[in-house]
Amino acid sequence: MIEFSEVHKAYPDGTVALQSLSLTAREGEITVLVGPSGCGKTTTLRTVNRMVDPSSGTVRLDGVDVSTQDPPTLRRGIGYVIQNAGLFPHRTVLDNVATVPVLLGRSRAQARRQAGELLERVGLDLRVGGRYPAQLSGGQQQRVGVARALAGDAPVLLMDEPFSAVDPVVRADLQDELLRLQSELGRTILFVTHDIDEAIRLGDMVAVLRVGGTLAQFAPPSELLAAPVDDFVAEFVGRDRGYRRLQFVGAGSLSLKTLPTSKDSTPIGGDGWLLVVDDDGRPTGWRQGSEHVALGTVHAEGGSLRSALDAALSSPAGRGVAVDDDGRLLGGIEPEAVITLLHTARASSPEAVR
Ligand SMILES: Nc1ncnc2c1ncn2[C@@H]1O[C@H](COP(=O)(O)OP(=O)(O)OP(=O)(O)O)[C@@H](O)[C@H]1O
Repeated sequence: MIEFSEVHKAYPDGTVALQSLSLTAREGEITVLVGPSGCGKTTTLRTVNRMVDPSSGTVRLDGVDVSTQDPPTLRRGIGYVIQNAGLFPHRTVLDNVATVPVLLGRSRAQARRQAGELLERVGLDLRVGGRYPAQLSGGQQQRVGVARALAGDAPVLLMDEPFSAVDPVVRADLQDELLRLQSELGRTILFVTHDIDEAIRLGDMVAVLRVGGTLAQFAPPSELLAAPVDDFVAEFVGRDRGYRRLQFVGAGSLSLKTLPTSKDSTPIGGDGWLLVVDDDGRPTGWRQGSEHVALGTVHAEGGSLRSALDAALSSPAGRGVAVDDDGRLLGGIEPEAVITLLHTARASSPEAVR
């Protein structure tokens, strides 16, 4: 757990980066700091590993005031990932990842073995271990950065815009990977980004800061979308928040319709659409007369209402396809059913679908 209590930071030139920040990043959760450029996100992060010391106020790590700790020792217990990965250019990938275990006293052989396991864990082929950072793509370098931060077995990870320098597709992969790793490892992560979508995707809790270093709102992503406290947060959270909010509403009780499939051979309804399914009952596409159309987005069981609505709206047949964990057809989703479920959910729990 990381607790910031009335943390104030004025740099020597008089710039006030943080006013009086108080918030707690809970253990085992991802807490995201987000806000416009210059609002003090990096400063906040760096007060944890004492790269910056507050002018006043306290930062506690698991109850211990970090100002009482020797910075090198403190930093060995904290993983740190920055934009462009910050890898040592003249060390191989494997040695980059093995750096902290060696500092912690492990033998070189043990450290390299652990580094190899971590490379696999972050989705990298072991063959990249012998290369130098410059011989990797941006996305691969970021993965190495994450592996290196995990290598110290540190319970706390500080991540400062770790995925900002890569293209959106790679970035989405890295975000997925981080969420997967976190579900296995349960570290306490403080994550800085200027991208609200990234904050909403990754954060268990999101702190929105405004320039001048004050906390505008500290809330779970769904609450941020549903109830921004003021115009600044509403604007920062951005457009389509009603629709984006649907990603936090479960689609469990959505009523599904029977879809005409290629097994029935007769389309039900007047538009002639048939869902083509294989012998195992997995949808593979749509057919209308002799025309074949790609399946498009499907809604997987357990997904959100946003995924259900997206499946319904993007289907060429006007009805979405819901599948189970094995990709087998469960039924069809009509857009109206999504709206009906939203009405029902709002009536029974207005807070949940505000
Ligand atoms: N060493 C320093 N000396 C003086 N001012 C500084 C120093 N480091 C940061 N600042 C200032 O403190 C404020 C907060 O900076 P910080 O880097 O924490 O913001 P940020 O939210 O991380 O910004 P960005 O999103 O642009 O990285 C800014 O006005 C910045 O110019």
